[in-house]
Amino acid sequence: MLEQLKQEVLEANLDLPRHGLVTFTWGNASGIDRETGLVVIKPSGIDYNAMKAEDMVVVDRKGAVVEGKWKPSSDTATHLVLYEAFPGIGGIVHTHSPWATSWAQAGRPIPALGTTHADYFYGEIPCTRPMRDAEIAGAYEEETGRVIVETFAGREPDDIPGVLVHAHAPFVWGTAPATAVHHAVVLEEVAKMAYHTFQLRPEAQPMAAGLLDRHYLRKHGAGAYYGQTAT
Ligand SMILES: O=C(CO)[C@@H](O)[C@H](O)COP(=O)(O)O
Repeated sequence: MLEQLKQEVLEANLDLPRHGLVTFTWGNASGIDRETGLVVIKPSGIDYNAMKAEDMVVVDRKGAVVEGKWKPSSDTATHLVLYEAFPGIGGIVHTHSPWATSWAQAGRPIPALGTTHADYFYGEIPCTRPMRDAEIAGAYEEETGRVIVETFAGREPDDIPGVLVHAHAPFVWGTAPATAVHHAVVLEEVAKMAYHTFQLRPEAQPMAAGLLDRHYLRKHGAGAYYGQTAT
């Protein structure tokens, strides 16, 4: 199980540069084994091109390394807070993808402007509030996780699988590492489309609730028009 998860997390990490979501060693991906609570995460600062499954780092829910020769990602504490708070997720990706990161740096949530957004995110993609001085000076990565969880009070993380961390970049999740990568790619596309939408029409409004429902619920609810596979 853990060896399979290491391979899945390796593939998710290698997909980050493949999809143009990170440059150099920026960003990271992780996955959790919900039976043991162990988390597999990217090693900190290691070149993606040189990464192998055996380079992945295994940590327990407190962040202690239980397996691996490298230090875990510097964002490990953020991943752990999210796994603890969001029981439905199995994988997390943190990127510095330029369009989504621009919205995060601007401190602006991305409204649901169209069906591409609605197929994956059931409403606005939120942006966290600015971190407080004490949070920045303290356990910054852990506090980042706490501020994300605070942002999701009254929101369902399974229906909005991502967040823009103010003055930082996105954290995106899913039921598995590969799903988290898929959502991160969609987030970057949606961020780019939203920017251009507001360029074309600064007064653009969020899509009608009925259309948002139709698209999100059709994909995630009964009668989903996705998920068919040619035989
Ligand atoms: O957000 C940041 C730095 O701003 C980090 O995500 C780095 O981009 C990657 O750090 P490691 O995962 O390699 O420790």
